[in-house]
Amino acid sequence: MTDRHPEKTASTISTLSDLAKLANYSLMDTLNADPDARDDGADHAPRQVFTGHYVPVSPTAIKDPEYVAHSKGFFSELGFADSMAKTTDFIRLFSGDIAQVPEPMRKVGWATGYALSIYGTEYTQQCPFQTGNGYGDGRAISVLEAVIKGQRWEMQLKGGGRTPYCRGADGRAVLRSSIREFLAQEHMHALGVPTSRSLSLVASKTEQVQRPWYSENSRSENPDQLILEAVAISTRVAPSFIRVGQLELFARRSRNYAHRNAMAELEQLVLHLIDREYAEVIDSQLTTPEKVVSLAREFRSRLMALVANWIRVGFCQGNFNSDNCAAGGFTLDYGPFGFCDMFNPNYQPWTGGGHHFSFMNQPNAAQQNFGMFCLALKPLLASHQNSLLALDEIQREFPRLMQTQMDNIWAAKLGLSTLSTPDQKALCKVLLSDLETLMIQTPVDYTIFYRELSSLPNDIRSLKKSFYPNSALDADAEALDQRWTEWLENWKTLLNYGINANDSSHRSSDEISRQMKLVNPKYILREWFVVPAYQQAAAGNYALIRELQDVMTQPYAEQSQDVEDKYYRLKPTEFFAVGGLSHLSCSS
Ligand SMILES: Nc1ncnc2c1ncn2[C@@H]1O[C@H](COP(=O)(O)OP(=O)(O)OP(=O)(O)O)[C@@H](O)[C@H]1O
Ligand SMILES: [Mg+2]
Repeated sequence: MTDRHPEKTASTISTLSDLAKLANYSLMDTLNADPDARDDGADHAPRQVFTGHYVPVSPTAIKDPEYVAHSKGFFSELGFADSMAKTTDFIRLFSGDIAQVPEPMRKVGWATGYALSIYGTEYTQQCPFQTGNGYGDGRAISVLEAVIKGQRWEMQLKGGGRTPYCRGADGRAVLRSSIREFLAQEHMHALGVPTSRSLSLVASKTEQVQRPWYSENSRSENPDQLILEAVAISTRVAPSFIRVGQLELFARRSRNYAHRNAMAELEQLVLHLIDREYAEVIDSQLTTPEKVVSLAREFRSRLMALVANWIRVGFCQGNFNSDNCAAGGFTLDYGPFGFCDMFNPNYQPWTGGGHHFSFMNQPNAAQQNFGMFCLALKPLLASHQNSLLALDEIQREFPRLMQTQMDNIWAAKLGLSTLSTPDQKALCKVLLSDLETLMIQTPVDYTIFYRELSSLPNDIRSLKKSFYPNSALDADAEALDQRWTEWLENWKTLLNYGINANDSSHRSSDEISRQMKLVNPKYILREWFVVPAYQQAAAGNYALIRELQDVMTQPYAEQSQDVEDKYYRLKPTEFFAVGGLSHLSCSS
């Protein structure tokens, strides 16, 4: 008999005590604490951490916390009662006060160290001690690991106060950047892109910090003033927060014989990563070298799928360093990110990010991070020649497999996934290359173009909704229209091959359109939608945050006419090149 009221029978977590009962601290219980750490968790001054996988540290609560938002969808997935989000206990914990949490929750959190590589080059200069020992979670503090509905989740406060890795900074995040990250994580999940998730967002009514930022309508590349902004804590959740940079830290120590335990700590961390992120796909009976090789293969698949999906939805991470690359293969750190409005392969919202982390170069950036990941695994295979060779082969194959992933993503975006013969695939490549040229020359809005195409238009009229005004081309407007019309005809021809390709998978036009609309979102979190939301929030009005939560958690749905009028739009001309709207310098 089917249960007509599953929500009533599923056990609901309604109080912090219910949640506390699910606490299960695998990282603290199986990895090593820094032996130099303070016993009371009040470890807030920058210092070097030489050994151990984590530093026990308590968050510093923000003053006069006020509930801003929580993720209803994620609450429901976790079986959390919606009402819990506004309870005093919940807000207290997720605004950084863990002194009164119910047992068996612990009254201390943890921060982890990690190394940094930028596009395949190792750095230690960013560490205040120039050694790498003072770099890691400077303002992110995990407060809980819990097994919920059979899945392990780690909950981490971003902006939770200073840790030994704070490098002299304040350990805080401002409301503006916290709103961006809070909205973006749930949007990405709804887009079907693996990501850390948003649990809650709490702001301080009285505590502020100073940040460089842009004056209104500033066209300057970098912020032109210092402003005071309210601090906030957003809580993000993931199976783990282990980063590629974290493995690198232990591998570098092992390579440099930094201490007696370095190799053992690397191995412990890698096995812990497998438990946390890959237990379902890597057989626990394998030997360690076999596990390491499988790990590389599995991470490679996830990473390739991740960046292919980023490009599918128009997302640019902006700062895809190894320390912002989650070893579980999901999106992490929504600081300098942006969704591209006008298509530009070199789109880069972060002024410090450079071409190497720009939109269409993300597969190469991923390859560089994957190279650092493999390098970090190598010390564990030093006396296993065959495993080393297998690892090299896995690394060598990255560019070819990544290209295949990208070909598949483009084919899906164009509704051409069923093309099978080499000739048809070659035609698809030509079509794509012509499209890219046209998209740049016109120029077009990336999201609106693919969404309009998904309705299989008969002529280019509806596609023109995605065209940005371009006075330079006015004289050639007719010629450009003609090229678009030819392109559309060529595309239709290929689409018909696809339709007729295989009788057993015969797809009607409606079916193709439906599938394309599940690949090409209608709504994306454009920066100029978020700006008024955080501006209003700074004045205590959170209504726009809720509206964006609603709209952006159903990005493939048509939604109402009102929503369409407001959110399915070209970026207004006056917003181009404006600091904070079109580009950001720092995100914190
Ligand atoms: N206000 C701050 N106080 C202390 N540390 C900070 C602060 N801002 C950034 N950091 C630290 O500087 C490093 C680089 O910053 P980045 O912008 O990548 O981090 P983030 O956005 O805080 O990080 P995450 O990767 O945890 O989402 C990180 O180790 C981060 O913890
Ligand atoms: Mg970061």
